Amino acid sequence: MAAAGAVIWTLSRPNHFNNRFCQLTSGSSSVTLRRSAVFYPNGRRSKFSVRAAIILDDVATSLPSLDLKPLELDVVLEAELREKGFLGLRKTKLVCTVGPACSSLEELERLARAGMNVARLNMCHNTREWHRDVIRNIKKLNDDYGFCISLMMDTEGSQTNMVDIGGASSVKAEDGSMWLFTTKKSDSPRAFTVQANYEGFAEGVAVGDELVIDAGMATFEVVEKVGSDLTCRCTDPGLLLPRAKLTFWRDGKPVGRNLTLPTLSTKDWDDINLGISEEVDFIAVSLVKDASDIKHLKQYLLANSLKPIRVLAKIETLESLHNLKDIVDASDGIMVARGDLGVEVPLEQIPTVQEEVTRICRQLNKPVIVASQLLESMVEYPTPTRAEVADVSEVVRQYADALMLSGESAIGAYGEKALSVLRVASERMELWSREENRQSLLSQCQLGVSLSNRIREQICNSAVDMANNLSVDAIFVYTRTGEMASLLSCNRPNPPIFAFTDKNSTRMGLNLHWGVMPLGVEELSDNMEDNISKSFDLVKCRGLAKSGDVVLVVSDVVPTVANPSTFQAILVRNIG
Ligand SMILES: Nc1ncnc2c1ncn2[C@@H]1O[C@H](COP(=O)(O)OP(=O)(O)OP(=O)(O)O)[C@@H](O)[C@H]1O
Ligand SMILES: CC(=O)C(=O)O
Ligand SMILES: [K+]
Ligand SMILES: [Mg+2]
Repeated sequence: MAAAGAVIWTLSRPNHFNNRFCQLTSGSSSVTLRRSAVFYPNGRRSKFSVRAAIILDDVATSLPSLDLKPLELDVVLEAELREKGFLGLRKTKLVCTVGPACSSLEELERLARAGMNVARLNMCHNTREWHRDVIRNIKKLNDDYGFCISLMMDTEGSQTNMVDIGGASSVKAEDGSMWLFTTKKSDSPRAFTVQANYEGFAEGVAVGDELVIDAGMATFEVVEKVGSDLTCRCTDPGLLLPRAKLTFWRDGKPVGRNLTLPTLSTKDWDDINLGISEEVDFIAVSLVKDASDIKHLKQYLLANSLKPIRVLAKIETLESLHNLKDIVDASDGIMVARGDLGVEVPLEQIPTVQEEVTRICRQLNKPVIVASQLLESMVEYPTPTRAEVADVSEVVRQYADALMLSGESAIGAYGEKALSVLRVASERMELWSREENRQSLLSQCQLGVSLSNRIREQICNSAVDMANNLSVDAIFVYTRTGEMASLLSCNRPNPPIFAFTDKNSTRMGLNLHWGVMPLGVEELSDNMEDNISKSFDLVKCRGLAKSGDVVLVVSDVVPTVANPSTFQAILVRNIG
């Protein structure tokens, strides 16, 4: 029993409900609450935490309508909102690679609380069962605690790398030393021998070519070729690490190879089937060459997955740079995978490629993740270098949608700390950008071709101008596909975008978009006023808005004969 104000509400869980539901009753009134989606005071939801929340938040007296359906809002976001207010919310999204250092339920929970928005599974490592367990752990955390962590599967792809260096974890290659690179397996460790993963790794390679390990960790010259065995002399000493990448160069250019390898291997398709059955939210395709790679997978998913899964293209090959616009156009988002990119293009070109890809993605309204070595030193050390913080801040200044941790979270000892560095650095740079009014320099989206698409785009462009000029506290948008929310995000507005949706796949997909705070509601109405009053009631009764907060509301609900009261519009309302 919980008392709040003059009204007494009784909490119960009727027998005919499963344990995800409970009921509040007062006299003849009753309201049903879905436990996984409703109130929490401090972490884990339970019958008792629901009761505590009712007392603490004085929710019962303010429950405005008894048919109110629950609101699914990330608990971490909710806590941040209470602490910092609408304008204090971080806009740049954070992706963490899950590896042995963070795969347990407890470790994943710590990352969730530290602000992880998306968990990445790199299928280059571990077994399918291992990945399946991680996926289920994350879904369990979402269910039990109310986090909103999306899942991204990252394919292995076909690439030439080392699989064995005589059983060691790393080996030093000395200047002038002679090494054998072979595909032949050996049962016993062999000195000065490196096993490559791919039968055709030496195809097209000639004596005199340069063999570069991991973008310059060490360099060799090919001195003899017998079948697919290469004898090489070390010309630039360095470290050989497990799974290091092998590339061959001639006259300062990469030797045209790998072309016979499919972007998605048989193993990748098996992994993708796991992603479908375990219902991941994104599949990131490694080593994409052209748009057909993406179109093929999208068709496959359309035919084989009940749930919409978004496809991201990883930009990390030379060829993908030649087909950049088509690839961005075909995909649902992009990752600038600077690790492999640095193997294929000279390192000094990476900053301009990153800037260009980020710009094109915003122009074409696709979310973009900047990945790899953002805080590399934190794999080993508890603080980042100044240069790393400057790099992270530059990505945020470029208005990328998301930042990604790789080894820092997967194998590092300071994953949670690294995540907090990303968080703090993002917030700082976002604040500076707002104060400098930098978003006014961005060009607006002009993608629409049909009249209805152009109208939606114009509504979003104008809405963001208005929201910034009027200094509203938040933008509310009601969206089934997420399209309107992404069009708003594309303009990088000052206030956060609260995207109310009744589609879970839309909610999880919007998680990657800059400044979008996705909220799940039971059902969106075709009637705009209904959506407005319900969403205002929901945020008020959760204590998330204070009176005087001003919200700009955007709708793309098109009026129909059946529903003449619906409209396309921008409204500004006082929430209190
Ligand atoms: N699931 C995992 N199990 C073991 N190690 C992992 C796992 N995920 C990542 N790692 C380790 O983290 C480090 C960096 O992460 P990752 O493998 O994702 O590199 P990457 O270059 O970003 O990925 P990609 O292979 O897609 O180019 C690697 O050294 C790898 O050993
Ligand atoms: C992330 C990734 O695949 C890379 O940087 O190569
Ligand atoms: K990968
Ligand atoms: Mg890569």
